[in-house]
Amino acid sequence: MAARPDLLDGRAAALAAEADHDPRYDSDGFLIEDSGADGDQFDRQERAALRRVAGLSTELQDVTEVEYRQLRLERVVLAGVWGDGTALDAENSLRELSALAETAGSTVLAGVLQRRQKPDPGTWMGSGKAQELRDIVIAEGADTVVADAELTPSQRRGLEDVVKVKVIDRTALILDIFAQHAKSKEGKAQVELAQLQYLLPRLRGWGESMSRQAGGQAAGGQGMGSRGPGETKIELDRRRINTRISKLKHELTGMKTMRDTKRHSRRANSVPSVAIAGYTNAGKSSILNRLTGAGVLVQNQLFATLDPTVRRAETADGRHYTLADTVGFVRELPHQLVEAFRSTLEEVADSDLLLHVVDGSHPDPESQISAVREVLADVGAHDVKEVIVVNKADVADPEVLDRLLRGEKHAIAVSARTGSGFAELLELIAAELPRPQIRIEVLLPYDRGDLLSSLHEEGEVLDTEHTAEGTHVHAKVTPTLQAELAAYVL
Ligand SMILES: Nc1nc2c(ncn2[C@@H]2O[C@H](COP(=O)(O)OP(=O)(O)OP(=O)(O)O)[C@@H](O)[C@H]2O)c(=O)[nH]1
Ligand SMILES: [Mg+2]
Repeated sequence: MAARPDLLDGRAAALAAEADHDPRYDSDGFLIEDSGADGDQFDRQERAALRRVAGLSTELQDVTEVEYRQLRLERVVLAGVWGDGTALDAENSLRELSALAETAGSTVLAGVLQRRQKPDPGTWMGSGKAQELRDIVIAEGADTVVADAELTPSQRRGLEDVVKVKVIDRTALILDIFAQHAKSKEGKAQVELAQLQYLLPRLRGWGESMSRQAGGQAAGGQGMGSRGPGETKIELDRRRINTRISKLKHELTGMKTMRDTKRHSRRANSVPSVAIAGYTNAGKSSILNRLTGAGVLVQNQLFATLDPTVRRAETADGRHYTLADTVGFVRELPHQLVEAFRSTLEEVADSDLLLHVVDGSHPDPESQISAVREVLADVGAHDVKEVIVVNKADVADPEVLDRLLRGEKHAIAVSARTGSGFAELLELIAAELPRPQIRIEVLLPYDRGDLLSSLHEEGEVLDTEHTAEGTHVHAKVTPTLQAELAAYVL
């Protein structure tokens, strides 16, 4: 999971040490952690330069620009609230939030956890703890608090009022990373749709919060509940956002149709398909690259891949298939994103074999597996044959590897870095791919070399013999191929 496993492991140790010794770790489980921040300046600038500017109207740009500026994180303090589960789960979650924040380009200064049964409806953290958080924000010189949850609009405002810096939640952070990483037209449209859907119910709250920050002037001078100019503007923005949402949905439907057509033609040609899915940073792109030499972007960052990449590959015995890299998953993937990426994720549901990649060196790989399965079930991919590919075997704890391999029915350990396990993985893919079933015998004239190559690519050639009239072939084929060859069947 971690953007920088070394650094984060150090942090984990620091967290654990503080839990034991530091007086700042109080009975409420409130824990203060120093991260030794080191955001990569250059990379951040680069990413900021890639930032998408939404093609919206002037009025609307005001709103979204403000919203985006709000997300231009610099120095952040992370905050988590946990009720059930263990302290370790809560810490792992905060460490993941830290990796997410760094991926978004910010410098993490500290992380705090509060244990309470239920989040406070008004301020999310209890108000006393929110005050303590305020002190940490001041001491660290932070400009943003990132909450490890999806906050209601009023919780966000409530907390903002206490800590007096901007507060953003996990969902907004993930949306922001997606916005930074989307490259294709479709990916960008999907992310923008998700962002607008996230923004829409928060518009009113945002307006109010702005008025308050402007010293109440914008809202001042008028009776309570009167529809001031702010309200009118919000209505206007809301309408524009809705229009934009419809437009994006329409465009996305068009793009989906195109992709469906391509996919259907691949299906009609009966080229078997393998999908690589899994938690973000598990090494999906690295595995695709090692399997096919595809040269897909590999980064020690969360959500490096957003656009599905499809590559052709071939089994040792010459059968062709496609391999698709997909967007990574994360715990509690914002539902707006699942919706927006549904059509992309459905490709997984439609494949013949799913390589579910998991990072064997992660502290809690099992929880990553279940988070991924939740999303897969949600997009209808639960009945695709799944093989768990435990990656990063080179750095994983052998005991954890053992546990994973024993716990899963179909599992294999590999390392995309060293290549260990890949011979086995290739065999496994070859064994699991559906094979053509129809046995035929054809005599192909010598000018139909094209059909002979189709036979080799899409069917399984059992035996060939060159005769005076042409090539005599015994093969197993798919129904489509059988139809194409009908004229030459003996
Ligand atoms: N040690 C080790 N590191 C690996 C291995 N495979 C991948 N990595 C590293 O893990 C990080 C993530 O790899 P990616 O292939 O980008 O992972 P991904 O699953 O495609 O990630 P997203 O597209 O961001 O969801 C990179 O820094 C890789 O170099 C491995 O077998 N061993
Ligand atoms: Mg990737």
